[in-house]
Amino acid sequence: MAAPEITSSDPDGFPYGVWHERHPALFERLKGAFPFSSAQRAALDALLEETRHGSMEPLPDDAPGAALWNGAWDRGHYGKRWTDAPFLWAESYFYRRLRGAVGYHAPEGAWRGIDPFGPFKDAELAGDAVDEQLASLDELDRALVDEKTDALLLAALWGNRADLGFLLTAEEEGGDRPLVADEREALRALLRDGGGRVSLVADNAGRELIPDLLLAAHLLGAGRAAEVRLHIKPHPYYVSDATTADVLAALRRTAAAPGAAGRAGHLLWRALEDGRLTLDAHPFFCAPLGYAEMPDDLRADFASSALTLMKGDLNYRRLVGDRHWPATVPFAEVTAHFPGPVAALRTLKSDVATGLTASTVAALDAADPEWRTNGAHALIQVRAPVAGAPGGA
Ligand SMILES: O=P(O)(O)OC[C@H]1O[C@](O)(CO)[C@@H](O)[C@@H]1O
Repeated sequence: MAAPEITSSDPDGFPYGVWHERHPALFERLKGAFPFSSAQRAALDALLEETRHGSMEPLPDDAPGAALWNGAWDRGHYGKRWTDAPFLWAESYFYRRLRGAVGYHAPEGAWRGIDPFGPFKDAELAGDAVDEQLASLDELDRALVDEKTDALLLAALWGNRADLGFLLTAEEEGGDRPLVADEREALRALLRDGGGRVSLVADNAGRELIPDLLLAAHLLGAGRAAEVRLHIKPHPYYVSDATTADVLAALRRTAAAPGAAGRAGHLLWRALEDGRLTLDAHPFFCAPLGYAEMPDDLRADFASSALTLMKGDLNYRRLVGDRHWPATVPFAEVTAHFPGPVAALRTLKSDVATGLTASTVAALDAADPEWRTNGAHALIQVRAPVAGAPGGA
């Protein structure tokens, strides 16, 4: 039986802090980053006030996206207090409303399509940390393919710690710890089969996307994937989530780098031109729902991939269901709905945990009471359906 959905109503819980600490901090940063008009600032203030003291108001029926938000994605939460609705639904809707408040979705006007998180993403992409990431690829030039795969999987995994929304109120934890679940061997084995398409469901831009792109270049260059499909967000979302514009900016930055990173950037550039690398920004990537509820066209897309790599915390929550699972519930069980082999690469930044051993949970509880949410821990989990079994080929 499914565990209860996570809401934000517990004042001592992690999600409550997202509404009451992280979002106000975000709005302050937004107002510092843009010379917003009084109307834009008033719309932001009204949204913050609504999330803290009011109830969730629906989009007007003629607003962009209303057909989805008030139709296929509506789960009867309008009219509830924001913190009483499922955390996943409410926070996703919060980002739609935030974009609306600053004019991003206006049918016309000067602010239409301006990414409200652009200044933060630009600053990160321009930073020294990205130079270091790009330069470190030279160290792997002579590594064996499996060693390089391993190193790039870990770089892509720990890159997920660089999440600008999370870092608004949290310190970045230094040092890579042992993974709380490490199914890298199973993942490498799936990649060794090569030949097919790998779907990479990206998460954050900048310091997460750069290692994701280097991984994609390696998979293509080493024949571990015949094609890579990079799934990104159709709109700015959860502060630093990658959009097409972010992919292009990261690709330009990579291609302009010296050494191995520059070569990887050029490989990806050509791969985009000849179709071995494709971009997808399906509307469902900004939906407030789990992947169990994805529409048929996206399901068919994933079903035709040899492997899907799910990056980050939010994709994990959407993959396993944003619920109070016992942390030992099998990962294969909660991802049985997914139409093909799937691997999660995630640093832990929310209450959800699945697929851990009882001894791991006991050790984490004893050593680090905040282990679920502080971003210090990470996992790689894999589900490869057995041919002939439900969900298998
Ligand atoms: O960028 P990620 O790894 O998906 O993390 C998203 C973050 O936002 C949250 O949804 C809370 O806002 C957490 O799940 C997580 O800290």
